[in-house]
Amino acid sequence: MDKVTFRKQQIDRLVKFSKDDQKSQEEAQLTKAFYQLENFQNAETIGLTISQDIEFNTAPLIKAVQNLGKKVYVPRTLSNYQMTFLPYPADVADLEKSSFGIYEPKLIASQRLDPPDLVVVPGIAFSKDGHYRIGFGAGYYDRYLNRYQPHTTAFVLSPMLYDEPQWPVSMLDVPVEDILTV
Ligand SMILES: Nc1nc2c(c(=O)[nH]1)N(C=O)[C@@H](CNc1ccc(C(=O)N[C@@H](CCC(=O)O)C(=O)O)cc1)CN2
Ligand SMILES: Nc1ncnc2c1ncn2[C@@H]1O[C@H](COP(=O)(O)OP(=O)(O)OP(=O)(O)O)[C@@H](O)[C@H]1O
Repeated sequence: MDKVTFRKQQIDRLVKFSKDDQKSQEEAQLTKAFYQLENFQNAETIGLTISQDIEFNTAPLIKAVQNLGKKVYVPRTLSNYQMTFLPYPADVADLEKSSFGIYEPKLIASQRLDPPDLVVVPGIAFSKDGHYRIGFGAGYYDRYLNRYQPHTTAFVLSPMLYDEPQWPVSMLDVPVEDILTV
């Protein structure tokens, strides 16, 4: 199946799952597994996303990771499909909504950190074989991971997991180091 068709089908699946009680159960379970990762325990700075409804809900995790004494960084998109990480602000009023509808921190050059020690990579589907991912389709993470090569992990909810990629994989796709699955 081509990427565009697969992406549409997968987003429909995630919209349905976002209304299922099972979603928050899976999130709690994957969060526990995340804390066990060596790459998490060794990381002082962690790159997380500010999630949308159909994604793994990162809101509780952002607070929990901060309470463990680690610094949370979130992405801000730049021109030419580039991306940078900035500290998650103390006051959510300091976040701005991007044209794609995702909240982003303000760009303060002196606060950029590329890359954080561990980057949690978002996505809408992942493969068990090869740890491939497909996202919303702009290639921000593929470009970032090719350039900076941080440790990576992903929270893979049950409707996101496939044994093998059901979409075409390209040479530019960067596999995720550890995938967390239920
Ligand atoms: N919560 C969250 N934050 C994230 C991501 C994510 O997947 N989840 N990203 C993960 O990358 C980055 C933002 N991703 C984006 C992906 C697509 C488009 C976008 O404008 N898409 C166009 C078509 C793409 C194109 O221009 O070719 C569209 O859908 O109209 C914008 C941002 C950074 N922040
Ligand atoms: N490292 C790269 N350098 C240049 N172009 C790239 C790179 N990685 C991806 N691209 C291009 O970006 C576009 C979108 O990539 P892709 O379909 O892999 O996005 P995605 O992984 O689904 O989305 P995202 O990474 O934003 O979540 C493609 O045209 C792809 O060729």
